[in-house]
Amino acid sequence: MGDVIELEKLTKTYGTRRGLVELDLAVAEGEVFGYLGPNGAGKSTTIRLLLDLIRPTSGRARLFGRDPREHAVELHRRIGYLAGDFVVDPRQRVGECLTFLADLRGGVPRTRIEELAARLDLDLTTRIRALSKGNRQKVGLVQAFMHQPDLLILDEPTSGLDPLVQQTFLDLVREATAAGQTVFMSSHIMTEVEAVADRVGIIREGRLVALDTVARLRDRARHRFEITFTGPVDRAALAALPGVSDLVVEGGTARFFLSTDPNELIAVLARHRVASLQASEPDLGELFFAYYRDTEAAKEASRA
Ligand SMILES: Nc1ncnc2c1ncn2[C@@H]1O[C@H](COP(=O)(O)OP(=O)(O)OP(=O)(O)O)[C@@H](O)[C@H]1O
Repeated sequence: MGDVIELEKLTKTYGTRRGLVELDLAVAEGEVFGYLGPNGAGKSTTIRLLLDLIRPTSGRARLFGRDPREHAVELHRRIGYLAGDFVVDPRQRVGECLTFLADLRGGVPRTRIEELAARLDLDLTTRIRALSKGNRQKVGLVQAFMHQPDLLILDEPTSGLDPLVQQTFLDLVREATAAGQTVFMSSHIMTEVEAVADRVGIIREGRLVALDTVARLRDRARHRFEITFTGPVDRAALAALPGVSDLVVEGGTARFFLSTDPNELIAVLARHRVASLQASEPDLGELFFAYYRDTEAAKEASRA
């Protein structure tokens, strides 16, 4: 299988402001690629460059081996795109709007639109202007998925959706990949990306700072624990555990990070009575931190 997206030193500056700096990236056919980064990192800039909505300052992008500028019409037929700021005519009814967009793409069976709308709990008879932000986002999702494009490019697809609808969205992504479609989705929420993505790229200040499988990135991250004991905290035993850092004990509660598997922690806990235990998944900030810590440590080691 070839690469559907190939980016080489793709760079965009807005006047003197950096948008994207020398991005090298390849996304394979059938892959779900999660593109993560905080606000202003350069996610939308990358996506707009892919679609030829803006032009690169230097470097190049290829979609299906083709230049997005020269082959825009042909490429756009093969792409389902959800913009971060999806806007449609507010006077139209949802059904009219979707049929109009479907016709632009050479037609989509009415049953496909109805099925997607039903799954997302979207009323086709409502006028766009009367929709909440979340329901507008659903219109954006239906129009991106409805023609079963080879490549889905989704900019913050779950923004404004409630958790139930987010799950439906993830199902749609899984079905798309089962059908051989490729998905490139941006997000600033790690959990939704890790649920479906094969690989994740993390972008910060216009630069790709991490690129790996979800499993390997998560292994690098530290998990945060908060454990309340019914008796006194065995601080020494916790501090001696491999992978424990930033241990803070307050009353009967211990808070710390763990960067290894929890087996030895569980062995310590088994010797005490635990009133409550919370283990949180590493958030994006944690992941950045873990990544930088490792790369800095690797650089130090290679210097030594
Ligand atoms: N049209 C523009 N003119 C000037 N600067 C811009 C323009 N568009 C984006 N930028 C700048 O480029 C940088 C990257 O912005 P971009 O919108 O790509 O980030 P993002 O990762 O999509 O963030 P968000 O999650 O907030 O949408 C930011 O510093 C932003 O201010």
